[in-house]
Amino acid sequence: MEILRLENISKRVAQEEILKDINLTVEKGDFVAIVGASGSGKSSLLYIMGLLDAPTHGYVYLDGKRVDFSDRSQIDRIRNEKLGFVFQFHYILPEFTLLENVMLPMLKAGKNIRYARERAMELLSSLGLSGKENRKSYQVSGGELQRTAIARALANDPEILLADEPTGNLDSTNTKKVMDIFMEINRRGTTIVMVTHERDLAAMCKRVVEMKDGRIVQDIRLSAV
Ligand SMILES: Nc1ncnc2c1ncn2[C@@H]1O[C@H](COP(=O)(O)OP(=O)(O)OP(=O)(O)O)[C@@H](O)[C@H]1O
Repeated sequence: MEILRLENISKRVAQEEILKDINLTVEKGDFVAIVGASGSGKSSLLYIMGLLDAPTHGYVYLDGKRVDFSDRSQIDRIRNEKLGFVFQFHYILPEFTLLENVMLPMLKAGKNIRYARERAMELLSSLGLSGKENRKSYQVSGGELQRTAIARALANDPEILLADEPTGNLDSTNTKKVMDIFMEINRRGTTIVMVTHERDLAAMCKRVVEMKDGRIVQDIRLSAV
């Protein structure tokens, strides 16, 4: 079943067409890797999928409904309710504890503080961070921070998790941990789209979409949704 669809998407930045007539349908439950050379448009495409940027032409459909990029409040609502993001750099706020960082998106979505605290504790525990909830970012490792960022991305139980080089800053042990977590999240039903330049990580996904010069040049399914 379709969850996200890009129709004739192009993106022009400063006279340059960085995405060219992209058509892509992501199925519910899929785990898609977006690969390609540096500058091929992977991040730009992910940002449009995550409604962080608007296309110059074309349409994005989420759950079959066309997204109206001119409606900021609709965009914010969809992003907060349906989408979760993990970036190469964790963006964990240094003035808050790990627990508070994970609680924030829930409070923003109007959840009460008690619920938010309990769910944040559970998420952090499921990602192996029990006992570190009250630490701040400078008191934990890079791998722990990235797992905190994953907990935060999952806080509002997103339908789709979008990740841009989520292991780009991690050593091989932490990269494996993050991939194991992603595969488990995907097994439980969350759709994942992940930009990576590492072929061995792409090979662990269900589908590999390759970009070149702003176009999709290959789309290979490795295993069923
Ligand atoms: N805001 C912008 N202004 C000008 N050019 C941009 C902007 N954003 C992206 N580009 C250009 O668009 C192209 C695609 O960039 P993008 O970041 O999507 O590539 P990428 O495949 O994710 O690369 P990398 O693997 O290096 O992160 C590049 O040539 C980049 O320089």
